[in-house]
Order: sequence, then structure tokens, then C-alpha cells
Amino acid sequence: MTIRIINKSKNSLPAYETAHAAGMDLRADIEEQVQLKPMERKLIPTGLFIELPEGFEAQIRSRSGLAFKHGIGIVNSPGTIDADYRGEIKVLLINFSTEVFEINNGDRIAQMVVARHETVSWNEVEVLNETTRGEGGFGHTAVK
Ligand SMILES: O=c1ccn([C@H]2C[C@H](O)[C@@H](COP(=O)(O)OP(=O)(O)OP(=O)(O)O)O2)c(=O)[nH]1
Ligand SMILES: [Mg+2]
Repeated sequence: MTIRIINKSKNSLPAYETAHAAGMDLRADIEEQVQLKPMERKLIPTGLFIELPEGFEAQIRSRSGLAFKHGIGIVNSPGTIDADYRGEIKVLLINFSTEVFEINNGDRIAQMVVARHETVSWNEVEVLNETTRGEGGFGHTAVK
């Protein structure tokens, strides 16, 4: 499928790095270097605006390399881009490391996965069907 996109940045369009990659890397669109101090969070612009078809969303996910090497995560992970959003895609990065992390224009700061989603309506009832799990959760199945 193709998706309409406006690129106001000077970076190339997000692209799949390998043939069967799920995510396209997003690049920072910034005038000056951004520094993230330990535990600091900042909203990083991408200069990208997209028009997702109805029934699709885009997820903004962290890159494992940045997470592993530099402790960089996404606060609202995964970020959700709604199909009716026409604003700029932004990435809410956080620095979980003990060192300052520098972001320069064009750096690949996150990845975006486009996915289908359902739009549901509720069937409000008094009782839900029974299952083996029942109400157990949050470690319920852990070995004792
Ligand atoms: O990482 C993100 C998350 C969201 N958005 C944009 C697209 C999304 O469609 C919109 C709203 O996001 P969300 O619903 O997560 O935020 P909210 O706090 O519920 O804001 P709103 O009241 O505008 O829905 O913000 C981004 O650019 N990056
Ligand atoms: Mg919302």
C-alpha cells in the first residue's frame, strides 16, 4: 500500500532498512543539536506529516540499539499515530542512562510500524464467559 506523506525535513523519507523489516526508521528534524540529560525527556520533531488510511495506525517504537547502547527509550512507548492526525509526527525520547545523549539532525531516533487496527463497538453485559484463567493475572501462572 502507499501512504500520502509530506516531508518538511531535509532528511530522506523513512525507509525499510532491510527487505522484511517491520519498521521504518524516523530521523530527527532539528536545527541544532539536542542534548538529553540523564532521565530527561524531550519531544523530537521529524518534519513528517502522514495521511493514514482509515483502519490503520502508526506505532512509534524505540530502536533496540539506542536502548541497549545508550539507554534511550520512548516515554509513551509505543506512541500512537491516529489515522485522522494531520500534525507533525514527533517522538518523545527519554534518556535512561547516566550520561548525556546527543541528538543531531538526521539521526535515526525511533522506528515507525504501520499496522491495521479494529474499531469496535461495545456489547455491554452483566457476566463474561468462564475461562480456566478466570480473574488470575499479574504472575498468577508463575511456578510456586
Ligand atoms: O508519539 C507520538 C504520539 C502521538 N503523536 C500524535 C499523533 C496522535 O494521533 C496524536 C495524539 O496522540 P495520543 O492520542 O497518544 O495523545 P493524547 O494525549 O491522547 O492527545 P489527544 O487528546 O490529542 O488524542 O499525537 C505523535 O506525534 N507522536
Ligand atoms: Mg488521544
